[in-house]
Amino acid sequence: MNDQFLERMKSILADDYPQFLDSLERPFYKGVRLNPKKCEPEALVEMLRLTQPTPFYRYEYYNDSITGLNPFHCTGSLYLQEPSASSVVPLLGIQPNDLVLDLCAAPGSKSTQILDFLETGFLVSNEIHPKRAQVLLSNMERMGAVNFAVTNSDPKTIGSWFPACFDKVLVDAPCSGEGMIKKHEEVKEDWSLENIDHCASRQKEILPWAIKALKSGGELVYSTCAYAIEENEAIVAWILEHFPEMEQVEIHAGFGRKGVSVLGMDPSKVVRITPIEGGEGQFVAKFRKKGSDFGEPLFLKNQKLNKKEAAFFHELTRKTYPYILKKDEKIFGMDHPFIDFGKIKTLRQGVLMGEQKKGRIEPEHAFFLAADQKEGLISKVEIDEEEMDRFMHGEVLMKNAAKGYVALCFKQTPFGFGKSDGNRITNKLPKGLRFLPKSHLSI
Ligand SMILES: C[S@@+](CC[C@H](N)C(=O)[O-])C[C@H]1O[C@@H](n2cnc3c(N)ncnc32)[C@H](O)[C@@H]1O
Repeated sequence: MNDQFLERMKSILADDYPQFLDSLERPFYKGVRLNPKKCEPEALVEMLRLTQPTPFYRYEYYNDSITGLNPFHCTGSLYLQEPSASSVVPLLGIQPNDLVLDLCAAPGSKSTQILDFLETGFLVSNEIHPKRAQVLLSNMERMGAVNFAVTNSDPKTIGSWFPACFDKVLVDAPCSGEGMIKKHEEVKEDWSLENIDHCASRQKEILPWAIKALKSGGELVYSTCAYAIEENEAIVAWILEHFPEMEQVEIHAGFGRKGVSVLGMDPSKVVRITPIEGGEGQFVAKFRKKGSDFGEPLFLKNQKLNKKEAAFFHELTRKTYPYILKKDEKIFGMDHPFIDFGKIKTLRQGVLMGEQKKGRIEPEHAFFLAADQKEGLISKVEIDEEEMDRFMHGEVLMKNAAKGYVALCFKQTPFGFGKSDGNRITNKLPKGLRFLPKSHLSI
């Protein structure tokens, strides 16, 4: 471990430093966060034999054995993450009808958790890197997102297009990642003061646009997984100095430790988590915007399904989306009005329900992933773990089912669909989501 890094940790942690040193020898914390919109958390806790809740979020448990191949992962009933990552979103105080912006969102651990808090509200989940934005979209769809958009843009473009529009903004900033030093070898190797300064400068480039996008009375949470004061408390002081409309807000966390004293900010209003507190490194600060800066997004004109489309989807589910958008032969649905994103690159807005193909409609994977069993999916087939494994590997299932498109469910939760001819179900899982062949895994 870099000596300079250790020296700095000693000065941050003082008497607790020996405990931190010990923690560097212990394995990286791993956790699993349950999705209350896709499962009954208590039942799943029992089925997965989860015994150790984390202190950070009511639906999160320590676990180091569940992998992305787990059937409940495929149904979107859970998300695998480092436990302290789940501490940030609950501190945003999201209300069910809020308009929320997650400005640096990929791969989506926080965006997918924001969905737990939203009902009629809407989440704009933005990621600057195109490939990471695709991963973000895939995670959002797996977790059943409905009222959301995934954009692939930079903070300036987002902030300029949506001035004072959001009730809540999250900046989970790109950082030196010191908190992940046990997991990622490159964090250890690339550690330098220059990199920390570079990250702090980038954080100062991002934050003004997050503040611009926030409406008065709205709240902004700033988080990093760094320990460096330059990326944490010093950034808080910088915000307060340069943006007089922003004030620090008390954080009622019940975990972690207070911050380090830096002139111009209140260290009791930030939270630090270290491995001593049961998770890897995390820093959280919260702000409120004063003044009377209020904007509103522009909305797109609502469209309607035509008779044929309405009849097609009525065969699949009794749930209807009140807001419809049709674009490039694709049909999208939401429970929230569609927002006008102008020229912002938007990978997805709402649920991709289906696509017109040569005069017929083909339903889409995301439509079934977003469908809630309780909302009346009609043709569904319950399959077991072994069948699911075969399906996830792209196989056809030999199984009796009603003819036509069928939702495939594991423990009653849809995870995909196929087309049945009565005793054979063709596989409609998008190729990019299929598991690698088993032969490949064993190499
Ligand atoms: C800490 S990660 C976000 C993790 C994510 N919030 C989650 O919980 O899964 C920071 C993200 O910021 C993105 N990023 C990098 N440079 C950026 C910039 N200049 N502006 C905005 N985002 C940036 C990175 O690609 C990365 O996905």
